[in-house]
Amino acid sequence: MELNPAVDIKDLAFHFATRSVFYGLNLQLGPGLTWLRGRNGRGKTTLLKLLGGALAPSRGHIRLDGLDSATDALAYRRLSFYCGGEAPALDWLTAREWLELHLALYLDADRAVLDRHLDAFHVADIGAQPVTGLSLGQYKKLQLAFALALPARLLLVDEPFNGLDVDAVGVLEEVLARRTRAGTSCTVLTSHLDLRIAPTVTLDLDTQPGVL
Ligand SMILES: Nc1ncnc2c1ncn2[C@@H]1O[C@H](COP(=O)(O)OP(=O)(O)OP(=O)(O)O)[C@@H](O)[C@H]1O
Repeated sequence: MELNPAVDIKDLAFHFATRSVFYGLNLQLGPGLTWLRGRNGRGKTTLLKLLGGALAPSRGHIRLDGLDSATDALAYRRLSFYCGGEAPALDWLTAREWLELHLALYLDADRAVLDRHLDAFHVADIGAQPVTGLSLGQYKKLQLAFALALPARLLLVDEPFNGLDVDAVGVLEEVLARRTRAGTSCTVLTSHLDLRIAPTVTLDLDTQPGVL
């Protein structure tokens, strides 16, 4: 039997060139849904990116199932996925090419589940459009459809409900609630609005020691 995913953050420091965000942060995250809260600029996105391996700690460690995000970077990143909703870096791709590129990088993504999510989000027909031509909500749906088709042990989703239409919010809530009930993966999401699905844990960066 697989171990439940556990994220262990030990003595984490992180500094941008002009701003220190964390110093001496210690946290453990278990399976289910963690709602990451905090005022603007507290470091929610930065923490998600650190947890996704997109940023490296200045000091300390982040471990997922015992794998270190810095020293076991490739293995760690195979188990985690950061879904940020930012404009895609690869702006010459069509939506279908964007998906194919990601499918080639994450070989264990479930194509049938991906197609189901694309249908449910009503974006199955946008494949020929350049990713730069997608609306904020369409790009977010594309990214979420892919992220939710991964067997990721740690899924990081930044403000997933921003920019989604009412139907899509319902679809996403249902999928997240199912993942939470299954309890086999760890989902961390940020949202400034109250959630309509019950989180397993609420983590407030405004009161968390180690957040500068
Ligand atoms: N590339 C960067 N260089 C310098 N400072 C940065 C950079 N990115 C973010 N910051 C700063 O780090 C701090 C944390 O930013 P972050 O985006 O993680 O906050 P947040 O809690 O997600 O905010 P919001 O709720 O507004 O999305 C902020 O003070 C921000 O200005």
